[in-house]
Amino acid sequence: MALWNLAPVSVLVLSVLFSFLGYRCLLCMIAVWTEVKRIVHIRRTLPGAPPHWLFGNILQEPGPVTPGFEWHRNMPKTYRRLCVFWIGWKPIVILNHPESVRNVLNDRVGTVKSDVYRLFDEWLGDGLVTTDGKVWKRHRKLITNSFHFNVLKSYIPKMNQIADTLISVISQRGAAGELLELHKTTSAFSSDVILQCAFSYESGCQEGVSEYMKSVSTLGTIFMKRSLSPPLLYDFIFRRSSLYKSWRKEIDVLHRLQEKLISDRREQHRQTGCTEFSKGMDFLDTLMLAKDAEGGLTDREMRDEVNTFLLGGIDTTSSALTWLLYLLATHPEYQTKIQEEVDELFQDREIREVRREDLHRTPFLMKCVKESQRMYSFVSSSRLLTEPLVVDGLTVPAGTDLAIYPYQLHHNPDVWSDDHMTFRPSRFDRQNVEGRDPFAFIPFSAGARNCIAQQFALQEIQVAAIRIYDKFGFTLVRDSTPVFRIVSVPEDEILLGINPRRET
Ligand code: HEM
Repeated sequence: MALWNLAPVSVLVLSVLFSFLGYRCLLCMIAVWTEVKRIVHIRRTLPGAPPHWLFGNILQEPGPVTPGFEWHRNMPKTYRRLCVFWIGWKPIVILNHPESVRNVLNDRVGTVKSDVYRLFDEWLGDGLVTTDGKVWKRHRKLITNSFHFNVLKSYIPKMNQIADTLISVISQRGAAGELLELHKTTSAFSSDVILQCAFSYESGCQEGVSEYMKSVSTLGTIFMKRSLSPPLLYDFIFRRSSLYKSWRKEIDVLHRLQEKLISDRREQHRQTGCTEFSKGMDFLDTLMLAKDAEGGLTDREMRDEVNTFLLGGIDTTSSALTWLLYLLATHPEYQTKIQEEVDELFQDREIREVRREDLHRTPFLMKCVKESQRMYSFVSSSRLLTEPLVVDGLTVPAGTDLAIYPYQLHHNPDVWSDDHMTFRPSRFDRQNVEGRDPFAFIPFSAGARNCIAQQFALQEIQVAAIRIYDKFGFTLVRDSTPVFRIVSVPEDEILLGINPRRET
């Protein structure tokens, strides 16, 4: 039928439809043009290894294995400030220098969290690590109190109690003439600490297998497999894969358990009329007590934060402890120095437990903790630029993904000199720290989105190390090299010989 034979209403509807489609089409063309311009600009102006036309640089990166560490370490040598890594046609700009990361972490340039964090959506929901904008700001404000000095102090008895079990596990192995499976031991310790401090859950991870931790560990493994397989990054493919069934099952197990814990605790607070913080409370209590003008966190929001706490708090601290103990076993002179520091701390004490004030009295241990974090910490940060970033005269356009690897910054020879692979705690002597760029050492990231639990983690590491070196020394029997699983872990188990120092 000819157009002029249509009723005027139909003509009107059709012309609105066509102008709408035309408008959408125009928007689409503008978006494509802007994207092409951005990609061409990056390809032409920013440094990086020449990419394959289809795969980009993916095939050049050795992956989450030991040579991958060398690849990351070498990057700042070739590209001093930044470089582009192409995943297919998608550019990721990696920032290699403290001066390059400063404006990003200080929020002087607009960023949001990049799409990578979306992979955690089903598990962590609106937890701190994954959210942005107003929701993040509100949650961060509400949760900050959970890491207040007084709250952290109240975790020390729990940490000492869990360290008692750690000491007895090591002692039993030593007495039986067995070697210490280093990473397995630190992982079980960190899991017990988090589950106790998060919601007073008696997990008994150090004494056997915990169902709870099995779920967290399965989810971690699936996450790694997914992040290393580009097709699985697409939800519609992942949801049809065999991995998805276990992913969903384990998430449901965790969520059900936590929902029950949260509703029981709400009931307990209601019955006891609990309205303020008191000694012995855990993370869940502090979340429930946190209030603002909108009330407080809902049960769902609390569940998301508890999950974030579990994900963020286990592998990170166990990795830090593992590499600390490993480096000290391979540097006996520093191990002895720490033992002397601990002996002095505990002299005249009948109960050899760590008190809050002790944490400031082991300065050499703290230097070793920092130096081991410098050498091995791997938790990276990813951001999406919402405005252009200028680094050393080079412009990274808005809409580009950025990656910040502390591991690269911590091995940048411009800052740490050519002996950056040497474990040298004196790098953290006062005179060496003064004048060093504050963004040169960022195991916990920096700025507004730094690790909210930094002091909690350091306290946990210190309590464990002080208690351990009071009773034991170690020697390396079987070595291993690092691989990355979100954090850096030994590829094969590191085995240590146990040398008891006094009765346990
Ligand atoms: C040695 C141990 C730890 C290291 C090296 C570490 C490192 C980091 C890093 C680098 C970030 C920033 C991530 C990003 O930009 O995406 C971060 C954020 C975070 N970490 Fe940790 N972390 C440690 C321990 C912990 C622990 C024990 C917890 C919980 C108990 C925790 C909870 C969090 C949370 C909730 C965030 C998100 C903060 C926000 O965005 O506001 N971390 N951590």
